[in-house]
Order: sequence, then structure tokens, then C-alpha cells
Amino acid sequence: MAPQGSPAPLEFGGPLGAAALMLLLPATMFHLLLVVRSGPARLLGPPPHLPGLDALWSPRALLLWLAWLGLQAALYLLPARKVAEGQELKDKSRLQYPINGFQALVLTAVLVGLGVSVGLPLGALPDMLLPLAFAATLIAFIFSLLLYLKAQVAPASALAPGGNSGNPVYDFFLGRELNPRVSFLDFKYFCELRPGLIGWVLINLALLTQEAKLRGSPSLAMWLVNGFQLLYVGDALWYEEAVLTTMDITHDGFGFMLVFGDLAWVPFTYSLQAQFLLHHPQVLGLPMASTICLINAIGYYIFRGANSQKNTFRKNPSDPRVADLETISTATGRKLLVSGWWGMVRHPNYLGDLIMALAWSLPCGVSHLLPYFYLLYFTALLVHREARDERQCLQKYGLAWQEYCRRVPYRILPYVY
Ligand SMILES: NC(=O)C1=CN([C@@H]2O[C@H](COP(=O)(O)OP(=O)(O)OC[C@H]3O[C@@H](n4cnc5c(N)ncnc54)[C@H](OP(=O)(O)O)[C@@H]3O)[C@@H](O)[C@H]2O)C=CC1
Ligand SMILES: CC(C)CCC[C@@H](C)[C@H]1CC=C2C3=C(CC[C@@]21C)[C@@]1(C)CC[C@H](O)C[C@@H]1CC3
Repeated sequence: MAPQGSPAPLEFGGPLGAAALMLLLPATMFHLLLVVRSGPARLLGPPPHLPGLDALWSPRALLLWLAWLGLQAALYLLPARKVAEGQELKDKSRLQYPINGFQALVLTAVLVGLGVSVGLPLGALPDMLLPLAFAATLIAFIFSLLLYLKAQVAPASALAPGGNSGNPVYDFFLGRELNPRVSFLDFKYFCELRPGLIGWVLINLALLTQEAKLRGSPSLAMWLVNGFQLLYVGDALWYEEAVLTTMDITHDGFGFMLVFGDLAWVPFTYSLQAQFLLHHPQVLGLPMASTICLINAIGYYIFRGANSQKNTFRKNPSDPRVADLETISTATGRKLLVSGWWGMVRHPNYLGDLIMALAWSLPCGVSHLLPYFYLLYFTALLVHREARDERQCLQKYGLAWQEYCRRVPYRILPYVY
């Protein structure tokens, strides 16, 4: 299907950038998985050894990851407490999405609990991370290829604004179809929240279990990392409906970037701090632990406050919780908040998220840079994402957006950026 209308500007450095990222992202993930278990655990040093194919390839790991995807897909298809409508599409239709992500998290916890009580060796998972990550990467490449082929027969109205440049490498990376689905199973929405996010907290739990086995009990640092990240994932699934308005769902196609990000990058690199703690135990005193909890609480307060304020406002601007906030009118009929959290900086939710990212690394001490990888990567991701969002908002809201930028000059960090 030929791309329609004026071509969207190329992002991520065009085809060359896309090709480089397709190599760099898996390479970085494997580098992290290898160095985290090495003695020096140097983020920038070479890995202790290069694994042979026998260390990477395991049919058992592939089957396990496929079974995991199958289980999460089955939980997705269970009756939901609510069915939400997505944003209006090019053809004026709206897709329907089940809101049962939190239910999937709870049911997974129950199933894992039952499994462990009858001898499921959860503690064996940390030793399988390398072959599991390899299986997830293979699945990501094959799945992205199938999605690319599926898009060849999709109607033009189903294609994403980006990801249809005509260059196969670029389009494979960004994704051609906006909302690929088979019947009620929406692949992008499913992958964004379920297998990766729930897989991440399950890997964390396995690392905690293994630490308890090795050292008698989990360390305070491991409890904090598990608790903070469980709160983050639980929150994402509780407020699942909010993901329907993110640029990933409304703007980006579903290609290698998101498929790999959701299925491999999130579970295997976002669990880096817990992996680090298993191999490099840290002693954490109560005063430091309390300070870190306070930092996480402040981050969460800003993150949740900002996200909820915008979501409430977008759902119903006359809701008493947001009705008093100052706004700017736009030509589209929608308004922009210019006081409250969104009057402080233009992306207060990113600020809260970054503060939490800091709190997740601090339990790992300050002797290594490696556990701070997430904070560094996430800062780069959010700065880039903020710039992409601003471009899209300028296109959508024109002068009103310029006025908003004038009234709220800082993007993420007040008086700094
Ligand atoms: N852990 C991770 O890896 C990641 C986490 N995140 C988190 O996910 C959450 C969602 O982030 P993201 O999808 O990037 O986008 P946002 O939730 O920040 O949404 C941006 C959109 O909000 C609307 N908006 C912007 N300014 C205003 C305003 N002043 N008043 C009203 N509406 C406004 C615009 O859409 P419109 O006007 O059309 O409503 C804009 O496109 C964030 O908390 C982020 O930190 C994001 C990426 C990765
Ligand atoms: C591998 C690449 C560098 C980029 C991959 C990006 C993805 C990992 C992220 C893109 C947007 C995401 C969002 C979330 C998780 C990470 C990805 C998939 C959340 C679900 C995290 C929890 C928040 O509450 C909502 C987020 C929405 C966006």
C-alpha cells in the first residue's frame, strides 16, 4: 500500500539511524545482562566474555517465553470490568479495548503463587535471563516481520502517520500499521502493558527469591527495588485506560522499536537494579532507606498527580477537581491546562518519573555506574520523547501551543530545562 498525503518527516536518524538502533538496542541489552553478573560490573567496560550460541539459545527458554505470551494473551481475552473506546481514527471509527490489565496482574500473581506452592522453581529464572532475552529478541524480530507483512494488505486508513516512508528498514523499525489486531486482540495495546511490564516484576520477584535462597533473606535494598517497581507497574495497569491517549497508541506504528521495547527491553533491562543487587549485595541503613522511600514518594506524587490531572481534564473539563484551573483555548476546541501541575513545566509527569528512576537506583549504592543505566537511558528517552510530543502539539495546536510555551517556558525541570 503506497503512503498517502505529504510524507511525515523521518525520525530517529532515518533509515541509517533505524538500522543502527536495531543492532545497538539488542547489543546494549546483552551487554548489560553480561556485565551485571561480572565482578567489576562496569557499565562502560567490555563484557567479561562473549557468550557462545549454547549460552544464548535454549528451546526451553523459547517455549517458556511463548507460554508466557500465551498466558498473558489468555488473561487479556478474559471478561473485562470495562471496555474502553480509543481515540477517533482517520476513518472516524473508534476501536474497543478491554480494561483488565490489573486483573491480569493479580491473576498472574495467584497463578505464580500456586505454582511456587507446588514446586515451580522461580529461583531458577535468574540463571535463564540470557537465553530468555535471546528468545524474546528472536520473537521480536519475527513478530515485527509478520506485522510488516500484515501491513502490506492493510487499508491506507489503518496506516500510522510515520513508518510509511517507503524505505523497508525504516518502516520495519517504526511500524507501518497503527493498530494491528486480530479480532479483539490488539497487539500493540496488549504488548505495551502486559507481557513486558508483568514479566519485569516477575523477574524482580525471582531475583528476590534467589537472593533469599543464597543469603537467608532478601536485603532491604532488594525489597525497596521490588516494592518501588511493583508500585510503578501496578499503577500503569490500574490506570491502563490512560495508555490509549499516549503517542505510542495514537501516533506510532507497531514495528520493531515498540515490539522489541515491550517484549525484550522492558523486562530484561528495567530489572537491572534487582539483577545488580543479586550479584553485588548492598548494605542499606534505615535512615538512607527512609530517604530513598521519601524520594520515590515525591516522584510518584508528582507523576500520578500530573497524569491524573491531565486525564481528568481531558475526560471532563468541568470536573470539580480541575474546573478551577486556568486554561488556554485552541482552534481545535480542546483546551490546554496552564496552571496546576501543567503550569509548572510542560511535562511534569516526566519529572516525577525521573525522580522515581533515581530512587530505584539509589538502593544499589554509589560504587557503580551500572545501576544508574536506567536513569541515564530514561533521561535520554524522555528528552527525545518530549521533543517529539512538542512537535506534534505545535502541529495540532499552532499559536495556542506557542502561547503555552511562552507562559510555561520550562519543559521538564523548572528553571533548568
Ligand atoms: N517507563 C517508561 O519507559 C516510560 C514511561 N512513560 C510515562 O508514561 C506517561 C505518559 O507519557 P506520554 O505518553 O509521553 O505523554 P503525556 O502523558 O505527557 O501526554 C502528552 C500529551 O498531553 C497533552 N497535553 C500536553 N500538555 C497539555 C496541557 N498543558 N494541558 C492538557 N493536555 C496537555 C497533549 O495531548 P492532547 O492535547 O492530544 O491530549 C500531549 O500530546 C508519563 O508519565 C511518562 O513519564 C513514557 C514513556 C516511557
Ligand atoms: C527500546 C527503545 C529505546 C524504546 C522502547 C520504548 C518502550 C520501552 C517504551 C515506549 C513507551 C512506553 C511506555 C511505558 C513502558 C515503556 C514503553 C513501552 C509505560 C507503559 C510505563 C508505565 C507508565 O505508567 C505508562 C507508560 C506508557 C509508555
